[in-house]
Amino acid sequence: MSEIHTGTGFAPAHITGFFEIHNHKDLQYKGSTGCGLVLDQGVKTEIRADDTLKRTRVLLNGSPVQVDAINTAIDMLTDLPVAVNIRTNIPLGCGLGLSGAGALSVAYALNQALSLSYTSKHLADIVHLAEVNTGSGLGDATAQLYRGAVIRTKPGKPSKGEVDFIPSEKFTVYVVVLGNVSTKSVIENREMVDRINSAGGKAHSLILKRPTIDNFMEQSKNFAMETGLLKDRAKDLIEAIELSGGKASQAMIGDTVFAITDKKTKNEVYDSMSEFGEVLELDSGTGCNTI
Ligand SMILES: Nc1ncnc2c1ncn2[C@@H]1O[C@H](COP(=O)(O)OP(=O)(O)O)[C@@H](O)[C@H]1O
Ligand SMILES: CC(C)(COP(=O)(O)O)[C@@H](O)C(=O)O
Repeated sequence: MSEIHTGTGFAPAHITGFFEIHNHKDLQYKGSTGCGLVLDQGVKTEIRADDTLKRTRVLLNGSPVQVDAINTAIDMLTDLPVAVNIRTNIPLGCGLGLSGAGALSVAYALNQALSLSYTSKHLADIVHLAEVNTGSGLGDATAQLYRGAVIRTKPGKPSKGEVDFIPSEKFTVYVVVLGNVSTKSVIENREMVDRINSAGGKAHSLILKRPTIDNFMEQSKNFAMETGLLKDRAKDLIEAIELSGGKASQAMIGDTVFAITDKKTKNEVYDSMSEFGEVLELDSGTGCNTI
């Protein structure tokens, strides 16, 4: 008789502000260094592993999707076909780390469903390998083990890499999505990799000299401009936010703008953003040293 295994998992969204690519022929050492914001919001996932299913299928908010990192992570964890049901209000393919969050939430759910007895870091190691292998991410799974402003100081899968944090209180992150960008198409483009690494290396050393959220926003914006990843409409939106008193940059790698603001200019920043699209109000996540 077949046995049905069910489980649930959650993983947070992650907005990379800037990063540097570290290639390595051994994929466990391949990855990125850089800095990003891990949010309170993310994806909630239910899974059913069941050998009566014909094949693994993944639904995102009720619609079928093909996310290679998710299927690869499943194959690394089980031979059983899996029915995956992901719910989120955060879009896929827009620089908010959804492929990593999707795969990580599935890994947590499978760990529960099949009593695999793995730690979170081990599951994130598997997701990192799946992401690096499929080209949809280089560092999201590492960051997504934590909350708040995470600096990835050493590349590689989570158990090989190292992280540090920008000390900060929890704050609101405003996001407008303008369009999709395929991460794979950018990180497999040689010319882009050179520009990313030159701008990313500079931003990384500057954030370690002054690890503040304001400096993170400044270094992220410099990175977006220097790499040439910033499109015209995103640039216009960032300018509009700055004119309203906020700070903004581009979520990597997506055609998406994220912003922070203080209480005084909140309404003006929100209004200027809503002229460009729906504004998502998200939370920076409580880091290890926040209240
Ligand atoms: N509708 C869709 N929009 C964007 N990506 C999609 C979609 N359906 C499937 N995918 C897959 O999801 C993955 C998205 O990865 P990526 O571009 O890194 O996005 P994110 O920034 O959300 O992590 C890719 O493997 C892509 O092929
Ligand atoms: C920036 C990126 C390489 C991709 O991020 P996303 O487009 O959100 O999948 C990320 O994985 C990182 O290493 O920081």
